[in-house]
Amino acid sequence: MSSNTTPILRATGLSAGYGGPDVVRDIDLELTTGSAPVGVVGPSGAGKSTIVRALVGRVRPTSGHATWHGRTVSRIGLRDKKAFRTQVRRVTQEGIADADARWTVDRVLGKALTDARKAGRPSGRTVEELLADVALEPRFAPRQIGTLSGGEKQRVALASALATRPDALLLDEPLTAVDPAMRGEVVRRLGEATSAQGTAVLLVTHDLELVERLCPTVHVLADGTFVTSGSLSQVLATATHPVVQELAEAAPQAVQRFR
Ligand SMILES: Nc1ncnc2c1ncn2[C@@H]1O[C@H](COP(=O)(O)OP(=O)(O)OP(=O)(O)O)[C@@H](O)[C@H]1O
Repeated sequence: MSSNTTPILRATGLSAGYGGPDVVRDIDLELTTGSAPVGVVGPSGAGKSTIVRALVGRVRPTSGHATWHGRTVSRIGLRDKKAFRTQVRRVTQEGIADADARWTVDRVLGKALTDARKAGRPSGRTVEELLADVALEPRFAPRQIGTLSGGEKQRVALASALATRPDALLLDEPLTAVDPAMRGEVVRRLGEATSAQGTAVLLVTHDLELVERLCPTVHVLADGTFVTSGSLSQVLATATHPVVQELAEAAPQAVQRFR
C-alpha cells in the first residue's frame, strides 16, 4: 500500500468524553485498505469503547479528529450517513440486539444482503457463506433470533456486518459470549473472510488470545491514552507500564510464551 493512500478511518490527536473530563486523550490510530487487523487492549474503563464510538460519530471529539476518507466523521451529512453506516460497521457485545426476536437468522442475513445490494455494495455472498464465516452451520438459518444463545447472536451480528462487505469493521468485544473453545475458530474464519474481501478490522477487547490470533499490531490503552504499541509479543516482552504488566500477568497460557 502506498504511503499516500488516504486511510478509511483515522483518529488524529483525538480526545473525547461525556461532558466531564476527557476519557480518551490524544489518540492516533488508522485503518487503511488492505491493512492487517489492529487491536486495542486495556483494562475495563480505560476508554476502548469510547474510541470506537468517536470513530463512528456517536461521541464527538473535544479536540483532534476522527476522519472517514479524510472527511470529519462528526460532520458527515444526512445524505452520506447511509453510505458511512454501510461501509463502516460496528459490532458490539450486544450482538444482534436491534433485530426482531421473531425474525429468523435467514431473514436477518437475507435483509442485510439485500440492503447491501441496494446500497451498491453487493457482496455476492449467500446466507450459508455468511454463516460459515462465523462458524455457524446452515441449520441455524431457520432459527428465530429470540431462540439463539448470546454467543450465537454475537456471531449472527458479525455475519450481518460482513454482508455489506464493509471497508472497515470495528469490533468492540464481539465474542464475549462465545465459549473460549469456539472463539478461536470464529476468529480464524473471520480473519480469512475480512482478509479475502479487503475489510480493515479494529478489534477492541480484553482478550489477549483473540488479539494474538487476529492482530499483528496492538495498542495498549491505559487511563485514556495509548501507552505502548507494537506486536503483542513485543508489547508483553518489554512491559514497563504497570497496566501492560498486569495484562501480561493475567494473560492466558497461550500468550504467556511471549513474556
Ligand atoms: N455514556 C457515558 N456517560 C458518562 N461516562 C461514560 C459513558 N460511557 C462511558 N463512560 C465512562 O468513560 C470511561 C471509559 O469507558 P469505556 O466504555 O470507553 O471503557 P472501556 O475501556 O471500553 O471499558 P470496558 O472494557 O469495561 O467496556 C469510563 O470511566 C466510563 O464510566
